[in-house]
Amino acid sequence: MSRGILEGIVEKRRRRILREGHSLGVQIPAERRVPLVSFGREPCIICEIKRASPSRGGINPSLDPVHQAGLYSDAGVLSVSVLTEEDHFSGSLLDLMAVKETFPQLSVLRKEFILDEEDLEISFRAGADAVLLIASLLEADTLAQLYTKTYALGMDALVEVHSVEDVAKVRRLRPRFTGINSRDLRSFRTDLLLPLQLAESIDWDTKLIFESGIGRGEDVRIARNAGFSGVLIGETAVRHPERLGELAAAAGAGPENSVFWKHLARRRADHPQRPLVKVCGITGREDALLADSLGADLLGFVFADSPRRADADSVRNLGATWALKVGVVVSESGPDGRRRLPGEVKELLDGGYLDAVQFHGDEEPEECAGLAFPYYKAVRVGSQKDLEAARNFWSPRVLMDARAEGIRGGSGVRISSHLVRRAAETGPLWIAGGINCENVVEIVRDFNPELIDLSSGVEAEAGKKDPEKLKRLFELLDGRME
Ligand SMILES: O=C(O)c1ccccc1NCC(=O)[C@H](O)[C@H](O)COP(=O)(O)O
Repeated sequence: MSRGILEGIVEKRRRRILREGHSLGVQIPAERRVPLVSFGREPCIICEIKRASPSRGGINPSLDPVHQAGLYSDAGVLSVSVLTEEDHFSGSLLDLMAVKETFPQLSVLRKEFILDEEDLEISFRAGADAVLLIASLLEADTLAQLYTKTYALGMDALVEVHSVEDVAKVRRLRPRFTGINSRDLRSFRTDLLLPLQLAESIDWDTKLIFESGIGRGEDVRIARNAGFSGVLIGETAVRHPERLGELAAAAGAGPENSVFWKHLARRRADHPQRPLVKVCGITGREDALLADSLGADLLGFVFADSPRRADADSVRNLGATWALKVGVVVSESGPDGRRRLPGEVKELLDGGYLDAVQFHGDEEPEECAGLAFPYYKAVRVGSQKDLEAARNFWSPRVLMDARAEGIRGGSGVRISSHLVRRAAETGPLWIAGGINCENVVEIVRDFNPELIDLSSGVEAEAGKKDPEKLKRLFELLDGRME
């Protein structure tokens, strides 16, 4: 791509501004109505919202910016970049406003070919918390003037460089945030090593942001190990939301305990008329996707001795689901007395393919306390003593499963009603054990559980769900069937 193309983008933008004004035909509030949130909080992963780009053409022409920002927010992302250029990126200031108004707690970067102070005023009033200033597009004095104005308005500036000439131009500003773009804006070629190399010539105290070309967790780790405080992820974030967990984990952004619990709390508020549903013992993709599409809130994958044992690859290849994914483990004690997660479960958790762990073995409260990943304990209940033991766990919820001799879980056995009633007295009830389409309505009516967990009760055979039973279950719960 020749030098003329970048200038062409800018030229088109200037003409649009002449025609439509700096607001680009969008109704911008006279006063900013959303809070200013500081940009680039660490660990910093900035995910982008863009429908198209000159180098890639259409990426996702029908992308809904608010839905996309919701996916980012759920993955623990704190900063979002919104493309507002229309002619080449199919963006709009409306996208930025919708995202910031729906998620005021996010820090929103306006990604645009900013040219003058009016652009900054509009960005601020529309709700941007930060703007991109591209060094190669601006004369040194203009860049300095815009940098000062950005901070005078209260926003942050991400000053982008791509060459040693750009670095020389911005050095006197000593920007707080310096973005090094691995993509050459004139040829649109990316070179992942260029930011690492250029970072060596940056001799002021700044937060370095690695921009463009990030595809997988490995790339994020390379950038972090090379001293970058953050990464800006564009096309990959839009095309592969299923990788967000992996990318965020590599940036050190997740999975945070609170993300799992926050998500569950949101699901509970989404359908207050029925309990949360965990469909457990899933071994195949078809069963997972059906349960997800029917409205399951949690999908359970058993990584323990069981006829329903899951395999790590199928969990890894499952892709994005609305339901959260839980690895069910019977953990073992290591030589230091600490509990060990099975290696494959640890990897799935670190990669963002699992959202939480269900401890289903003989774990003690002290062994689980303070773990760096989201978990809850399942307690096998056969007596009042078991109920008392359950109270000692610190996880926000404890799952009550039936105690069946010689079987860890998936027994099809129910907890006696008097114990369930006792358990329900002490707080929100998570209940498992022998729940099926024949008894679910009565269980929900009698005990008002917050979560029900089913495995063998919706199976055709051990490890294979029965689609009809699954469908019937959700019809019963939604009150569409007697
Ligand atoms: O389901 C299993 O085979 C299993 C094996 C080892 C540890 C835990 C297991 N399942 C845990 C669950 O969360 C089940 O959903 C729960 O025990 C209820 O099962 P079911 O009585 O079949 O509904």
